[in-house]
Amino acid sequence: MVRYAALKGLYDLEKTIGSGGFAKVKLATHVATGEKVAIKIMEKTALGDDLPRVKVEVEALKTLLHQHICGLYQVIETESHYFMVMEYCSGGELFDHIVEKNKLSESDSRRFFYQIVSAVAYMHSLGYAHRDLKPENVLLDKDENLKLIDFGLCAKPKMGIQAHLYTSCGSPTYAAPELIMGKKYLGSEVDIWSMGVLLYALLCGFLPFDDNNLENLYKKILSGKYEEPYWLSNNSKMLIKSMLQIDPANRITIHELCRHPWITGNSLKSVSFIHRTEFEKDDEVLSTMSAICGEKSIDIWKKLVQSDRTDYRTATYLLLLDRKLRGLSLKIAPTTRSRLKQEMNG
Ligand SMILES: Cn1cc(Br)cc1C(=O)Nc1[nH]nc2c1CN(C(=O)N[C@H](CN1CCCC1)c1ccccc1)C21CC1
Repeated sequence: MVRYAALKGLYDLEKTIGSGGFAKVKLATHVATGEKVAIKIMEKTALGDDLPRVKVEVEALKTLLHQHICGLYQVIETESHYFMVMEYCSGGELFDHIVEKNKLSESDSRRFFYQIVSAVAYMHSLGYAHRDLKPENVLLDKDENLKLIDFGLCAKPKMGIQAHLYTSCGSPTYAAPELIMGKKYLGSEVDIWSMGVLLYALLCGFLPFDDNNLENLYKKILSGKYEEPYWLSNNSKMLIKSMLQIDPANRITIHELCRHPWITGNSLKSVSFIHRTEFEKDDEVLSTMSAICGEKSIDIWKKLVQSDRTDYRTATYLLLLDRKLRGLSLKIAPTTRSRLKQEMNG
């Protein structure tokens, strides 16, 4: 087991749960609270010119606080590595869940898709586009609730979500026609297309456009033609059709999606999300922390609000808050008191 000095006493690393190009993700335990976390470990030399993606992802995750966006607790940077300490989703990838079930019923698909729409509508309302929405980037937590991950390609155009983007990115299979054509595009519109592909995958158990040969894949996407299996209801077909429109101007908007009867289940209540970008202050959690590090609760809160929200204090506060919201006791391992004190008063 490789020891990372930067994590010593703060996080106990366990098994590797994912490894991609320039990073790997390991399961770990936040020592002070005993809570499980997932740590994305990136070697700076391996990152190369992908280095800016780490900053993009960290800045986005510091702002985006939503129950269906995988939360960032802490960022640790050493001269050789970045460590992103994030929410652990023990249900694995939505992709594997669909494969396992072959396909999902319309009601199961609706439950999952509602959560994706809520997260994406929230992101768009804050000017962020994900640009890489795909089943591999949607994880399940232990209650089978969805969590969006991989914001390394997300965009927050300076001129707002309605500003055009040009970078061609993401995976072709889920990419909108205008994006693979290298045209200028709107992040909001390409996210709608990718969500259409996601909804299709949920309901059908396979992808609308798929081909091992990239040229053929492009042709299929640009044709906008896909199979409609017999089991799809007319409402499902119409919703998918409204999202997989080749011309982005004809595509349903996120606002229309939030009140679409297929999603709201004919209730007039449109998809909801809370515009949260600040932590909620919890006095019980603050007093638990103050008992450890001897600081007054109000001073801990002041430091939290003024911090860049990626330090151990923030991680401990958020993980204690998670525990409280799950009805667990707010205990802190006594062995870590001095380490916690050192980290928090540092
Ligand atoms: C697959 N799996 C099975 C179980 Br059980 C738990 C998991 C799991 O991955 N859980 C989990 N919780 N929190 C995370 C993860 C994975 N994970 C990830 O960020 N996973 C992504 C997965 N991407 C999908 C397409 C390309 C890479 C990743 C990024 C870089 C390197 C490796 C993996 C986080 C940290 C946010």
